[in-house]
Amino acid sequence: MNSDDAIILIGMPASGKSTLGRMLAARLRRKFVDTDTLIETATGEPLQHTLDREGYLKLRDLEEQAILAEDFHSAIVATGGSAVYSEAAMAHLRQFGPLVFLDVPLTELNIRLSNFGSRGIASAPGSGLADIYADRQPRYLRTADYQINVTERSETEAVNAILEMLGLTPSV
Ligand SMILES: Nc1ncnc2c1ncn2[C@@H]1O[C@H](COP(=O)(O)OP(=O)(O)O)[C@@H](O)[C@H]1O
Ligand SMILES: O=C(O)C1=C[C@@H](OP(=O)(O)O)[C@@H](O)[C@H](O)C1
Ligand SMILES: [Mg+2]
Repeated sequence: MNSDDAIILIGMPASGKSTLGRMLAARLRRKFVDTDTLIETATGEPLQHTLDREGYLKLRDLEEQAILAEDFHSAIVATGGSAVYSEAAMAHLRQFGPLVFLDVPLTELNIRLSNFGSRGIASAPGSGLADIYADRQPRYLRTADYQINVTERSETEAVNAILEMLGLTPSV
């Protein structure tokens, strides 16, 4: 990858896209963009409100529109977990840099998402975390340019591992 390429994180909710994305941006002294924030700026309300009132398909539409409208040049980007449902959004993001899939096993996601029932996830009502994981895992895998499992590591070690995988020096 080129030195000013964007880095785009994709993966399940609670896989660490926002946490590690923010840390990566600080380490690389790059702009950090969370596409969830882009949606909230566009709608003027928390994602959860939009989800409750308009439903998960509307949220996915808004997510696609927010991503397509943005220039991600040289940014570190945390996407929302459902962004992978838009091929157009994924193609748009890829113009700016590689898509990196944070691959976290379902057992760990179950622990991190202990608030799963009350947390807004853009999926059909009634679907459980295992259903969502089964539907999305193949999508993340076929969409990603890079895939990494950093579950066993601390957040700092995870950032180092991502930088190393991308050929960027961890000591930056
Ligand atoms: N190795 C790790 N990498 C990333 N996040 C981790 C790790 N271990 C624990 N966590 C925790 O998991 C959560 C990930 O949440 P978040 O960054 O919001 O994920 P996402 O944006 O993918 O939904 C955070 O609370 C973070 O502190
Ligand atoms: O996976 C999902 O369906 C969603 C994940 C959330 O973002 P994170 O992946 O950052 O948690 C947010 O976009 C929205 O609540 C829907
Ligand atoms: Mg996030």
